[in-house]
Amino acid sequence: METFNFLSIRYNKEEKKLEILDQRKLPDIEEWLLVNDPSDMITYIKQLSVRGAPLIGVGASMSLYNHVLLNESKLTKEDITRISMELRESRPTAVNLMYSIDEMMQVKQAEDKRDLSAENLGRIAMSIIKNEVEMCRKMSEFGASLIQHGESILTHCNTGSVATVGAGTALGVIREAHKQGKNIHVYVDETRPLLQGGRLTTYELEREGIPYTLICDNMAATLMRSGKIQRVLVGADRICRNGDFANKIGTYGVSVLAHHHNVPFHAVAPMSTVDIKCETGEDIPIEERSSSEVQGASGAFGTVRWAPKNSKTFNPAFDVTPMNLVTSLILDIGIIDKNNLDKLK
Ligand SMILES: CSC[C@H]1O[C@H](OP(=O)(O)O)[C@H](O)[C@@H]1O
Repeated sequence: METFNFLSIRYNKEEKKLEILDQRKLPDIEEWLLVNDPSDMITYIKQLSVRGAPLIGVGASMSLYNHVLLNESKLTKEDITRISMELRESRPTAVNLMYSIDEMMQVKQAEDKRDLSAENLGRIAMSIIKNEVEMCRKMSEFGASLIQHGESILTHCNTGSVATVGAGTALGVIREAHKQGKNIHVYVDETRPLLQGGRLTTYELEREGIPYTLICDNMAATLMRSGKIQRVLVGADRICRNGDFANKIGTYGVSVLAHHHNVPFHAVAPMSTVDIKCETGEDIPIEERSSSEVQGASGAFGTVRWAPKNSKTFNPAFDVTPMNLVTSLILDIGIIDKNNLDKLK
């Protein structure tokens, strides 16, 4: 295990201290929360203090490792297995969580071959982190190679360093294109109901001076109709064998708009987001969240409600985009389109 300081998660090896940046409070308040044990991490994941498919996997893995490190003499294999399952079930859609916990628990090994010592769990957690950093770098480079000079790019939700332990997925591509001097402009969907775009993507772009315009989600259509958007880059939480994928609610609508206006539409994700057990998007479990998120809004300002307290709401956290509306998937293994989907297997 090593000490590390990423944008929204940090670990002090000497102090054995794991902390996360409370993403609910960004952009105005940068508040670090201590992860005392896996139950803290489960709370942080459920309330989206920790969010973003890759980061959820890393956070869960690190909380499992640090808990075993601090309590090794008191924990049985059954205890560790139970805790790992509680972490694995903390959110249902982003498959990076299940992938990371399965890696930590060495589920591909025979039961008696699994080494659940703190030393081995730390080694696995660090390899997950280093792999995620490297996958972000590769995705960013593959994606930036598609970006033409002067493009305006629409993003949805947040897919940057706040949501990963690297440059990000879709926002990593944008970072790399900006670094290469491609003079891009970003249109940022605020992304109701939790405003990951309006709060977090703007936070990241501001910090790096990447030009952007913040829009409400209902403004993307008219921008596309007027030819103001040349490309759409989104993230993914689970990609199926046939290329269908789940991402933040609203992504499917953006893909329909892009298809209608002949705008290239890409999902950017690491291979840890691919779930070959899912044949099509119909197989992806979609998380339903609370009414309060739709009845108003929350942030560093607290919580405000504008709808009647008893309003009936519909609040799926994700929707599914079919591969026939996708120009290509930008992965760390390369650009995947309808002609080479077999690479996902
Ligand atoms: C690189 S993050 C991928 C993905 O995760 C986000 O969901 P949430 O904010 O609920 O964790 C969003 O769907 C991003 O596109």
